[in-house]
Amino acid sequence: MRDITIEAEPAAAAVLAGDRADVLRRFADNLGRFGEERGLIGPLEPPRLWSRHILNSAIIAPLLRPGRVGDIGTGAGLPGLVLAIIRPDVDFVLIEPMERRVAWLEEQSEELGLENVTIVRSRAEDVRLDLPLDQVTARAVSALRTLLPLTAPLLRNGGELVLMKGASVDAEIAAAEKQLRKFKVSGVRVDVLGEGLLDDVTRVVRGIVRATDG
Ligand SMILES: C[S@@+](CC[C@H](N)C(=O)[O-])C[C@H]1O[C@@H](n2cnc3c(N)ncnc32)[C@H](O)[C@@H]1O
Repeated sequence: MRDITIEAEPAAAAVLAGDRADVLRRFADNLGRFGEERGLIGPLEPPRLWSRHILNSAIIAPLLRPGRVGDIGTGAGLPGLVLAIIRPDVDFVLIEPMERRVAWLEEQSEELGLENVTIVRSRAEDVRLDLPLDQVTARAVSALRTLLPLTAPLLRNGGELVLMKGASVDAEIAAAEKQLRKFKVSGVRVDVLGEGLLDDVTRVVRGIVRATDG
């Protein structure tokens, strides 16, 4: 078996994960060791696993409130499993269509003893949830204008979008003007998180979704 070099844990991990740092470390180690052979991450990712993926996901944890949070297209567990580890006070619904990714999420959730995670194998546009969500997260799933139809309908009236985006976030918002109106997203803003703590900041589009008659 080829040697895999996993990035050393940055000091910010303990700051962001607090008393859940041990569990987060176990997840990072599992993803670094098995992620490539399981087809979850590329070969370039283990040496930048913490800074580019784990902490980039963990930094949004303070934006979540106790309640039901859905993560769309969780893939290897980003950000959904990372957030579920750090925020045991929040219930997470991870929605992911690919069988092998779902198998990974189920295994990890079991191995790490997470009791606040439900995994649903589905595309977001086909999913039927018992209850609407209070907040929805997504990372690297699609451009905002195509992501809104996958995320906004899953929220309760007054629920919040918390969508992780790259440096082109302003252009994505401009291109999504029609969809933002259609799905009644108000108070759209971009939070830039991690300055002074992480090597790379994380940008998050936030907005509240109001039903027509709400
Ligand atoms: C590029 S990966 C990103 C995975 C993870 N969020 C991350 O940041 O590493 C995109 C993920 O979205 C999932 N996906 C694609 N279309 C989807 C849809 N319509 N509904 C839910 N998930 C979807 C894919 O199966 C894949 O796991």
